[in-house]
Amino acid sequence: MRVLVTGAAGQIGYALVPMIARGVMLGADQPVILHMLDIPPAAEALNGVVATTDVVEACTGVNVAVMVGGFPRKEGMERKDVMSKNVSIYKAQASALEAHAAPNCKVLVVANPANTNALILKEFAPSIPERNVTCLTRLDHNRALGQISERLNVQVCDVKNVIIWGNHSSTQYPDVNHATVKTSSGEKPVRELVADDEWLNGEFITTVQQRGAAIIKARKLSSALSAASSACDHIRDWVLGTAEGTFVSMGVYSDGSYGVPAGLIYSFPVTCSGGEWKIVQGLPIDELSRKKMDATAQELSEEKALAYSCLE
Ligand SMILES: NC(=O)C1=CN([C@@H]2O[C@H](COP(=O)(O)OP(=O)(O)OC[C@H]3O[C@@H](n4cnc5c(N)ncnc54)[C@H](O)[C@@H]3O)[C@@H](O)[C@H]2O)C=CC1
Ligand SMILES: O=C([O-])CC(=O)C(=O)O
Repeated sequence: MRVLVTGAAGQIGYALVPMIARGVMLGADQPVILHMLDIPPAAEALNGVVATTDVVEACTGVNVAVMVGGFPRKEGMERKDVMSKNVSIYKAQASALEAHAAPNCKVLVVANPANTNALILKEFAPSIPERNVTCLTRLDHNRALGQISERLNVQVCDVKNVIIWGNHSSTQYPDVNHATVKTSSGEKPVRELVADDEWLNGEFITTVQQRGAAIIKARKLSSALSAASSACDHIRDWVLGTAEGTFVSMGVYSDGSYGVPAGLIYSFPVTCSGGEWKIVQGLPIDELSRKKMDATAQELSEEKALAYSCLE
């Protein structure tokens, strides 16, 4: 399989490329050909990892495109503050992917604002099926699993089915209402084991929402290794399938499920099989969740309008 990584000379790219090469993304038995794109000003770093600065060469024949290229936010910024720089890149690269990628190429947008960049890519590449354009919220999902595992002092692999709803931003809604933990006496609901709704409805949510900002504050750079690792998780589950009874969070094109306006790239709980994702249906939604799901949808509608105004 041919895998495109844009922004390959950057922080995330530097961590991501060797993970893909050693099979973390597509499995140990899957041969991969890496297409690594960056821009001419990254010339020095290019000597380290990057194969090309030609977008057409980079996109030609790729089966998987991991779009990391763009500008990261700095301390004190919201992710949408990098909007004007990044959406124009996604408009331009949409055309290159549409014209040159392999049919059925799977696209994962990582660069922020991730949902809105993905939406712009989708809208300017009309012949790429909408189900093939996704954005990364798996990092938030993994952060939520991590918070629960620390709180309960259990292994992170024993916690499952948290959900990130909505935008990869501080309005995202990390939801534990359907999450469980594997224990010696079977699977137990996270709410029952934590037994502290005040923490689950308060500090837990804000910690996950603000984790990206906390890392920037501490490191003066945004998360890179965890972002690369989550990008591998996202593509691996999409291509190779999710485990029975497990769902994961992916930013996908809304079909109106759960009352989320169609036409936004919104993070939903999904299962994957045969290379296709499917939104988990029928989960009961309580009043608090409804409000938080609507607030993050509202932000995405506003971002969409802002993105179009940046492209005028
Ligand atoms: N969705 C998520 O969970 C996360 C998203 N991010 C976002 O990922 C993006 C990349 O982050 P880092 O690797 O830390 O940034 P970075 O600045 O270290 O690397 C970005 C790379 O993209 C390159 N680039 C810029 N314009 C390009 C273009 N038109 N085509 C190809 N390459 C281009 C730059 O030269 C640079 O090498 C940022 O937007 C950041 O905010 C970061 C962490 C998590
Ligand atoms: O917060 C940022 O700007 C980088 C990012 O998306 C994350 O770490 O979740």
